Amino acid sequence: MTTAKALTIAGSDSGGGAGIQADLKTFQELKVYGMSVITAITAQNTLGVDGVYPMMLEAIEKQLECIAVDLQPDALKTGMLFNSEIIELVANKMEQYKWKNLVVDPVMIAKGGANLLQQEATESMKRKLLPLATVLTPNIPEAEELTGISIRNMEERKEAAKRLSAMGVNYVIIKGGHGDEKEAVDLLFDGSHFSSLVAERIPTKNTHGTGCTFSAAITAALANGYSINDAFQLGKDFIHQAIKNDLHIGSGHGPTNHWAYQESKR
Ligand SMILES: Nc1ncnc2c1ncn2[C@@H]1O[C@H](COP(=O)(O)OP(=O)(O)O)[C@@H](O)[C@H]1O
Ligand SMILES: Cc1ncc(COP(=O)(O)O)c(N)n1
Repeated sequence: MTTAKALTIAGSDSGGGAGIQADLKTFQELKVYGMSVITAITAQNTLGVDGVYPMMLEAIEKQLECIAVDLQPDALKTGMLFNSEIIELVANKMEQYKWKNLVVDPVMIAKGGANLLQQEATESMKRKLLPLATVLTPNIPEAEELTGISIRNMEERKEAAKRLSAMGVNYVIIKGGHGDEKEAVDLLFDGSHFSSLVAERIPTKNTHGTGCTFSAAITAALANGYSINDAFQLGKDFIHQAIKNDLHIGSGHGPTNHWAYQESKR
């Protein structure tokens, strides 16, 4: 039996709901061996981010090298990359190691408002990382920032997806958590066709780490050899169960429930 391996390159969330912690929990639930390269340590909980400590470039490079010489990932994702130096290092290493199946979650601002990507790093993300991405999973504000379009309706969401696709991404998924529709609608663009997945919008404030968890489930699915459509469906089902069965942990924006998807199958 071969075991699929997935890598997350992201920031640590001391509160356990987002970042590296959400990614590894998701990989584990989906029976994928999880590995991590930590780009930054954040001191945060459900109330917000209290400190951001980027790692030295050398430490990030060493983590990547250790994985490359011994543990070839079947798929990988990026989350919080924080600055343009880290983005460029990760992109250069991706090219050097010829890693396939890259999911880029362009994490910019935490739900509580803290900056997880420096403003001037958006250009490096567009220029260096997006051309390497198999899947890009922006939320609506991130899609606006990357394209410069303001997104008020589905037509503008489609236009943003086309522009992101033109930056070299194979599949763009614009997530609808921040949309104003009654349902949570996620839009997939494959370079020529649009499709969407729609789920009931759950009334909850416990959505800390939803984007991380969704993109990690897609990464795990790609590591297991799923098609993009099946990976999209799994990501949507996984996050839906995780939000619906939230754990009521902490007094702010609580985390999702990473074991709910597997429990729903029993
Ligand atoms: N209240 C909700 N009910 C159901 N699904 C949601 C809800 N909020 C977010 N989602 C889903 O969670 C995933 C992450 O969405 P989003 O909140 O847009 O991303 P981010 O966490 O990056 O801001 C998407 O699949 C989205 O549709
Ligand atoms: C280390 C880290 N990475 C990412 C997020 C984004 O979280 P969300 O998915 O709630 O926007 C976060 N709050 N912290």
